[in-house]
Amino acid sequence: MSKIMFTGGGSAGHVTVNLALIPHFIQEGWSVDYIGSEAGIEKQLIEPLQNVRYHGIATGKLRRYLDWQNVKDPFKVIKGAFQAYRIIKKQKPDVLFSKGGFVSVPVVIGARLNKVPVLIHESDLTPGLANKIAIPFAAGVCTTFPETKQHLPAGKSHYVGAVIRDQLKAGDAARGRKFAGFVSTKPVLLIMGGSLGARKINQAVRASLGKLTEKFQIIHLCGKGQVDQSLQSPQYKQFEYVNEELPDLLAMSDVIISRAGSNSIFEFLYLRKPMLLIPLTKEASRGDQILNARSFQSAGFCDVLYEENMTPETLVSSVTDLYANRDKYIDNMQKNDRKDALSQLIDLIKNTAK
Ligand SMILES: CC(=O)N[C@H]1[C@@H](OP(=O)(O)OP(=O)(O)OC[C@H]2O[C@@H](n3ccc(=O)[nH]c3=O)[C@H](O)[C@@H]2O)O[C@H](CO)[C@@H](O)[C@@H]1O
Repeated sequence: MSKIMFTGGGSAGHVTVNLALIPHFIQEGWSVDYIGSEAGIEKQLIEPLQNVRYHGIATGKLRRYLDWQNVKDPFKVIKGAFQAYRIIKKQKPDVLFSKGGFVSVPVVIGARLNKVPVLIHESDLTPGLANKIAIPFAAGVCTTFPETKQHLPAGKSHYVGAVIRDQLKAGDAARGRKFAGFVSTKPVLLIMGGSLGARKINQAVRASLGKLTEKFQIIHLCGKGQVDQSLQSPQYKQFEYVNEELPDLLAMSDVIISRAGSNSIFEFLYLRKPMLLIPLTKEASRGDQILNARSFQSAGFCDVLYEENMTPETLVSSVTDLYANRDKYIDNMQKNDRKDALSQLIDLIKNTAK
């Protein structure tokens, strides 16, 4: 029996591609293992899956800011590397597929030391820190954006496009409205601050709630611990994170306000949803979301509001314009082919397996 191991985590953006791939490998009779952290979102999303063995390891975070955890983390990373090495040695997979995120670094190195071939996936336009460290140990890197090639070693990059989970293609607007208790006569605005939520966006949305709910019924995916019960109303429904309901909620949405994480924006593109993107700033990240957003803006798929320009007023005026011009964005998105990245990616993984 062929064996595949997956890794990736820290935020859902480093897990959802794996979620799209796993059912296909199970269906084809592969044995599936996953190495993630002991308490991260990947554990929550992967451990309940049938026919997947989840292995939790110690992890540290590669932070860009000063934090006392930075002193403790190198020890956790070393512990995690030993754990990953031992799990891989025992399970002997034919291939490791890594979606990145800090948990993946010791797993990729552990695979290489055990002579297991590694294929990496990079969702963003430029490689993240974890993938940058991992790339020398990998046989190949699959990319979502064609532009990523110029940031990768020659001969290692494979442009496959965005991977969209099958469930997202099967959303039903009427089911979404029933779940949210919304009417079909007023437009729906969905707000997603990435998989972890975005405090700044949450604040601006809540400060302009009166204006926004005059025009829209709102679904706000606001992140763990960030629901404000005092504001919950028939026009404003908040959720920390939604899983199986997301396809229906997206299907009923007319326009979207979102961070510019790669997986999310390609999902909205696939579903032809006009989007106002508020990328994570350069201060809070390496600036990858700014590049993602600019690439989408130049293709005419979105409007961009930079966080430094975001006020309750600019938020309302930008989303009002977005809604008024929605047909223009939908037209541009219609011209974009829905490339079948999933089957190409599955073939690449099989070819990488020894
Ligand atoms: C803060 C941070 O480090 N963000 C990064 C992280 O974002 P983040 O984890 O937010 O990643 P993405 O926006 O790429 O993907 C989020 C995924 O979570 C799903 N989802 C989200 C909310 C919800 O309620 N339910 C749900 O299923 C979305 O459909 C999507 O598939 O990884 C992305 C991909 O490498 C990067 O571009 C981001 O810069």
